[in-house]
Formats: sequence, structure tokens, C-alpha cells
Amino acid sequence: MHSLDDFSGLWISLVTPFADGAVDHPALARLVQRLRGTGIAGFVACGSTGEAASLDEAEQQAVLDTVLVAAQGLPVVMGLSGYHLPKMLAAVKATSAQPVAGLLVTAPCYIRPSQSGLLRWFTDLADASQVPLIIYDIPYRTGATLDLATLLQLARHPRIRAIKDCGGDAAKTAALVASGALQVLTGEDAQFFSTLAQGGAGAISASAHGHTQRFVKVMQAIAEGDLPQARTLWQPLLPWIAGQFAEPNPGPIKGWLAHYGLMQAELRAPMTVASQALVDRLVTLDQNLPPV
Ligand SMILES: O=C(O)C1=N[C@H](C(=O)O)C[C@H](O)C1
Repeated sequence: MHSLDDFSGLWISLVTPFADGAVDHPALARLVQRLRGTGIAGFVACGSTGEAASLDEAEQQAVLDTVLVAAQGLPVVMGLSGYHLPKMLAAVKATSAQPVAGLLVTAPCYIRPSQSGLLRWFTDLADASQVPLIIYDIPYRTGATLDLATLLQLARHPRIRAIKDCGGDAAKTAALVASGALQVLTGEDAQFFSTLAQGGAGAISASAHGHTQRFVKVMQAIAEGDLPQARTLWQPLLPWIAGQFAEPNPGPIKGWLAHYGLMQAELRAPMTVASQALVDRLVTLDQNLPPV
């Protein structure tokens, strides 16, 4: 699967399993194989949920290789983040030459550029890429806020197609969806329903590693205009989603996956495993969910 025009649907922002300090490639491949037939649109490798910040370049490439093989043709988007423009340009060039559907790219973290600096950053990266870019708007991680006007200007670039919206600004989300300029994918799992109901294109989600078919069915019900059915499926999931972010992501989802024997609950420092109390709470919530 190569470059994609349409990023709509549910994308799983994959965790990176570890075993004894190393990337656990067999567990990663099993996870992808387990999820690929659930009705999702595709996978994101090396997002924030994938602990990309703790992987060196060779490990990131190896994760991408494993996901591309295991996905068996389902689209794969690669996460890229940094604050050194020449290094980012090199990473964009090298990664976009591979069979990825797109790149998920953050604003530069820590340095807090102006809006014109952000415009330049994303334009330079999009110019260097052979595949579309999804702007990963996450000011609470990067320290940089992208204004609506900046995003609308970026949307004019032929290779900037979508936004992963963690902007925390409901008015900006609504205006972006209404503009039709970019496909809006929520990156805040609790806003899955509201983004889709407003006409957003989908989600890039960490928590949808679990109860994936329920997420997909909510999406389908909204697309069919069946809001009562969508609400019935969605509302019982909310405490579970809140639990997934009650401690730093991806500790809870890794703990939950480990509880079901799908991988080890291992993170790289300074990220930490979820508390046993939280994992127990998530498992109890699983048991109380009505069937889909
Ligand atoms: O890695 C991601 O993509 C996601 N990251 C968010 C975060 O910053 O923790 C959460 C979202 O579900 C997906």
C-alpha cells in the first residue's frame, strides 16, 4: 500500500511492545495481525503511543518494517517528530520513499516558533515528502499552538491532507471540519463521537487497541445517521476510555494488553507501567460492557 488520498476511518496508534528492554517484534506483529481484520482504516507506527521518543532510528525503522509486513496491505502511517529541521527533512525524505500511506508529523517541540515559523516548518517537510502529511496538532506535548489561519494556509499544500486533532480547542475543531480543507481525525479518544458527529473524518486512537469493533460500530452508526444506536454503543465505553488516560499513555493500554496475554507490560524510562489498580479497574469495566 502506497500513498493515500483518503485518511478517513479509525487508525490504531500502535504501542511498541518491549521484552527485556528490546522491541518485541513477534508481539508487535501479532498485535497488528489481530487488529487488521476489525474494520479499521490502518495503523500508525511510532506515534506518541508507540514511544517513538525512546526508540533510536534503527529501532524506529525496524518497527515500521514489522508493521508493514504484518499489516498485509492495510495502510500504515509513520510518525515523525523532532525539532532539528535538517534532520527532520532527512527523515521525511527517507521514510516517504518507503511504502507508507503518509507521515504523521508534529510541530517542533520545545522551541515554540511563531505562526510563520510553523508555516515554514510544515511547508518544508511537505515539500520534501513523496507522500501526504497528517499534521499532528498536540500543543500540550510540543508547546506550539497552530492557529486556525495557519492550518488553513497549510491545507493549501497539495501534500497536507489531514490533521490529527489534539488541539484542545473545540471551536477550532468545528471550524476545521466545517472548512472541509483538511480531513479531521481526532487524536483525543474521548472526542471520537463528537468529532465524527460534526462531520470529522475519523480518529487516530491509542485506546482503540481494545474494544476496536465497538469503536468501528460507533463510527458506522454515525455515518448511517443512526445517532441513538451510536450513543447506545458509545456511552458505556466512556469510563473505559477515561481509564486509559488516567495515567500517562501508553502505560494503561500496555497494562491492559498484557493482562490479556498479548504482550508484556514493559515501557522504557521515563515512561512507567500502569498501576495494578488501574489495570484491574479497566478489566472490571470490560466485564460490565454490554455486547456490541
Ligand atoms: O500516539 C498517538 O497517536 C496518540 N497519542 C495520544 C497521546 O498523545 O497520548 C493519544 C491518542 O489516543 C493517540
